[in-house]
Amino acid sequence: MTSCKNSADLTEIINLKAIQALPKATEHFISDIHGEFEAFDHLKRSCSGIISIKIAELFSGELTQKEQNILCFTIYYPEEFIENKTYSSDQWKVLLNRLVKVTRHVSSKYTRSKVRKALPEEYAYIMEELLYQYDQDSNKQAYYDAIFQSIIDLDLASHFAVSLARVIQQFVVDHLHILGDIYDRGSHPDSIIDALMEVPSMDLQLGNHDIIWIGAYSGSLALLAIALRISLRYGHIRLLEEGYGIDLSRLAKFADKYYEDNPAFHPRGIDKNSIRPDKFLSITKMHQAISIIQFKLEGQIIDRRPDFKMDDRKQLHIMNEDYSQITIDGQTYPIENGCFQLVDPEKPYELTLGEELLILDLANQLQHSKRFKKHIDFLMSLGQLYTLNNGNLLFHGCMPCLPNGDFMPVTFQGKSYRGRSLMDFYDQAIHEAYNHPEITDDHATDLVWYIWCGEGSTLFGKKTMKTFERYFIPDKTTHKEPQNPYYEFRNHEDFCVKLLQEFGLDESGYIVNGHTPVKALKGERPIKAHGKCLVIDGGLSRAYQKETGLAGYTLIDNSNEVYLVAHHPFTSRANAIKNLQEELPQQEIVFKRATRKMVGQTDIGHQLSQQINDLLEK
Ligand SMILES: O=P(O)(O)OC[C@H]1O[C@](O)(COP(=O)(O)O)[C@@H](O)[C@@H]1O
Ligand SMILES: [Mn+2]
Repeated sequence: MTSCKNSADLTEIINLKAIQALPKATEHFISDIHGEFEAFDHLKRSCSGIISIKIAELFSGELTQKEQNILCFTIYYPEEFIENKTYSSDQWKVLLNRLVKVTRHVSSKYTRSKVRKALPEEYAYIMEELLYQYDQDSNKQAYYDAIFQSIIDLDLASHFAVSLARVIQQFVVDHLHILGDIYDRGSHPDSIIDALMEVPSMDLQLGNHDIIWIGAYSGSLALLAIALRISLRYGHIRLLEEGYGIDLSRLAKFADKYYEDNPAFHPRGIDKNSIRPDKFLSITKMHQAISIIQFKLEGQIIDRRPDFKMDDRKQLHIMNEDYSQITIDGQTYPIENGCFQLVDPEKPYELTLGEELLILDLANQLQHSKRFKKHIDFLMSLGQLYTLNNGNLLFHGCMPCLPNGDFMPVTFQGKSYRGRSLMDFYDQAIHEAYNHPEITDDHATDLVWYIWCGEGSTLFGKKTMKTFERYFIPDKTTHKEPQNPYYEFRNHEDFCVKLLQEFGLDESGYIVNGHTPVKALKGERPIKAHGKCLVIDGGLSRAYQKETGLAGYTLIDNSNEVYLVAHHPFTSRANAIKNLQEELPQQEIVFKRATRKMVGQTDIGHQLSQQINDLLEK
């Protein structure tokens, strides 16, 4: 069959087969970033500790721990440690030698062509010499020194060193998986998205908090109100004002006119002394105004969408006359911190004219924010509700189940969906809503809201969301949001295999979820069902670290093993750099492979096989 191939095809076939025989590249999984840009950025730059492991492998015995830490940080933060430094020629030589040594080590898994493409073109020849003409016995040290000397003499040392640091970061992890919830609770989701836009190879599972912002862009006024409410709840108006250029002054003025101070609406996690008292009060008032708008708009959706079956999520019409009590399931509870002055008992779910103008103006502003659109376009171009990758199933939240473990059927407009078809159906609705941002109340746009908080959502995973109760009813028994039975079933191997099979995968794969903070303090384990299900939300979100006792898990899948890394709380980039904070992350092995996994056994390897077959059949 191959007899009459031309030489270009033959070379390509040899090349593709050679790639298949390389070890599989390393994958890095991060979830629930929740606006914590600096903590996320550190995980990304340090590759969850892999760089420090590689440095220890290469330099133990040769460098002290402190020197190793400095080298690590030089690679993580070349902007601080390399750029604009006035090192002596000898110091540059030492640094360049070390960086080349690390680059050689971490690039050995890749083809020359891939390494060449990752570096600025002008260094291609030099890199070939430094990486591939390397001589273990250092007979060539003088030759390398001469190369380094020329780089230094040409004033290129800093640029070359920064390029090496970046290439090391890029090669240590070949592919990044983000498991969702970039937005909310932390202050800088916009910077996270900017950073993700630069990642050469990644996939993204959307989280319920990302859906809020996608829906807000796509015309859902209720989701817009929710996005604003959560921003105000955590006091992060920077994102809206500076990040997306939204003018909140009309909202502030409106809120000032109708609302008072109210402890239930004080921004969370903000030190009162770190913010001007008038700003604090203004946020508290806007927070109330927008929450009431949210409850009204949600009531409207529930009324026009009986198939969502969410009547019990309307509370504005079941309070008593002076809004001091509410009766739920026959039980009456007192209301505290009520702020229902704009709720008309005759038509409780109708916006006042002022509220309507306000929310329409905010929608218009947000939809016309160029940077916001760019971010949502990015999320929509890459984001999915699930990804199948190398035999594994990745999704943020939940596969809704019935108490008997069957996938829960959910019916919309007379059609029922469950399992994979439910996720595909939601995916379509999200795209439809996004393609028509000018439509605010069609079924698809309302579905995006349902995906945020409905019982049958694959992102929410709870029976109901108790936002109203959590603001206004002191009795905490009303705050419970029971989890879907999925969270019990995913502890069992047979269930996980059934779920993998639903997506056409077999029992050799594993499931990765984010979404539910693993409460390590209470003894909860991130590895479930004997390694068939891995939950990596350990709480990058500061607000949740009290509960988890950690600052998040990440997952690494390399050619030899799969392991989780538990991270300690990250204070700030400046602090980490100042203290060269480099605690070796705690690793927990999920499994070790009996034999090293090669590219040929991965999805990319299968695509290469297809290309080889095509060439052979040409
Ligand atoms: O603690 P907060 O920020 O008020 O958020 C609580 C709300 O967030 C949710 O937990 C959903 O967000 P998560 O995806 O982060 O769990 C709701 O179920 C709950 O009502
Ligand atoms: Mn979530």
